[in-house]
Amino acid sequence: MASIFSIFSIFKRLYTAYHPPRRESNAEDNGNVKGVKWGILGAANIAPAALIIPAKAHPEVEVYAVAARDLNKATAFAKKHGIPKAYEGYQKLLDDPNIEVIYNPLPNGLHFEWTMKALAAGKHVLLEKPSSNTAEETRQMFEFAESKNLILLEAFHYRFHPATQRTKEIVTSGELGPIKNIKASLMIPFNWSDDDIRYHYDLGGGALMDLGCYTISCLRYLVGLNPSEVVSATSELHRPKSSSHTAHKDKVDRKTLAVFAFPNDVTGTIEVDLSMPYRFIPPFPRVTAIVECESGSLEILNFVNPTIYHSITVTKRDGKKTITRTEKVYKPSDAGLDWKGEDWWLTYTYQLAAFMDKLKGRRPPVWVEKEDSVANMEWIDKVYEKVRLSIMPCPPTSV
Ligand SMILES: NC(=O)C1=CN([C@@H]2O[C@H](COP(=O)(O)OP(=O)(O)OC[C@H]3O[C@@H](n4cnc5c(N)ncnc54)[C@H](OP(=O)(O)O)[C@@H]3O)[C@@H](O)[C@H]2O)C=CC1
Ligand SMILES: O=C1OC[C@@H](O)[C@H](O)[C@H]1O
Repeated sequence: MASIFSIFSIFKRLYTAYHPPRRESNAEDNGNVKGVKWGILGAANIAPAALIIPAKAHPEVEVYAVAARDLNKATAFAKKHGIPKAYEGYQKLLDDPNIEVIYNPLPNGLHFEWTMKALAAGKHVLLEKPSSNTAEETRQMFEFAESKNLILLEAFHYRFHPATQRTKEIVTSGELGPIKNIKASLMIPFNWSDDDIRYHYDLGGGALMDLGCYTISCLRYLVGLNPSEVVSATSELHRPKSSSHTAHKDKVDRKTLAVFAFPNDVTGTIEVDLSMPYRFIPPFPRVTAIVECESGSLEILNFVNPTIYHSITVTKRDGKKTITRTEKVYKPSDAGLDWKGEDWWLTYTYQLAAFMDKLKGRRPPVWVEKEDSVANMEWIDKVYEKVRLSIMPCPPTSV
């Protein structure tokens, strides 16, 4: 009975997450909320979940325009999602003076070029992860944003969810003692096509870029420090299914395993796989962070998308006794946090709320700082150096 109830509550939560109640409109808007105008670069697959749906519930956000390389694609996307304007070509959208904020979900290899162009056009930017191809590019983007007094945020949405905050709180509270070992896994059995951006070297593909950025971010966040060294790193390369894709053969990693040393004798491991191999039945995705401490351990299941489902299992050793408890934090009040939020809020809903807080001069409860984004790319670079895949290519830096 309990499990039927929990399956029902998962469905209800997910249904509401993707069909959120409309924001309140006010009289002067005539029923149409007129908020800060956002523009989307590319009719990207992730845009509905990461921005368009959360925006429906945010009283200060209007998704106003989308640009695609092809006008028909932009128009169809705009129509499907109720977006008033469609542009052919990204620069036209950046030239629209009505737009204040840009969402950049382009392939990783284009993040730098188009974020720099968006900033040059005076727009704030919500930028998909990983922020660019290299730490150097990331540093340049943030310095440029600072010089223009514009907001730039790398979209590490998982950080904004209260389950992530509760996990961090348990780890830092001291209840389990100092951290000894941490492992973050993000392994998915997806059958991406050979054409997917994730397998294009020139577009900044690879498992470490796509998934490793989350796991490295998670390790650094929970340890609260940057690693001191990449101890070892190995990758399995993507083998295209079709012989017409030889251009991408042996260029990007499908899977990477890396071990880091952190200060204070802490070790950290990441394992990422874009396409876990299987014969007939796909394996269950592995999306966990496990923290082993001196007097116990914590495991968060599904640290990336906790709204869907998650559990935080805490095991405490006390002499010969072992006590285990499981926590679930679907809304801020479950963790005693005095924030806005509902159990159906996606990680992206919290992220958008934080972005708008920053834009409106309020204090967001969580933020991903420049130094954090730069350091994350630094450690991605270092893992690639260790596995001897050259780091991702840099597009031209001039704008
Ligand atoms: N936060 C999250 O949970 C997630 C984040 N992401 C991140 O978002 C970004 C986009 O991912 P996703 O939505 O899956 O990507 P898509 O495959 O949907 O590609 C995004 C857009 O890239 C544009 N594009 C521009 N140049 C090229 C090119 N040469 N080849 C292919 N596409 C091109 C396309 O725009 P056009 O419409 O103009 O053709 C396309 O709409 C990545 O950085 C990824 O890491 C991805 C998934 C989840
Ligand atoms: O959240 C995610 O899950 C699947 C990935 O391939 C994607 O890019 C990532 O952001």
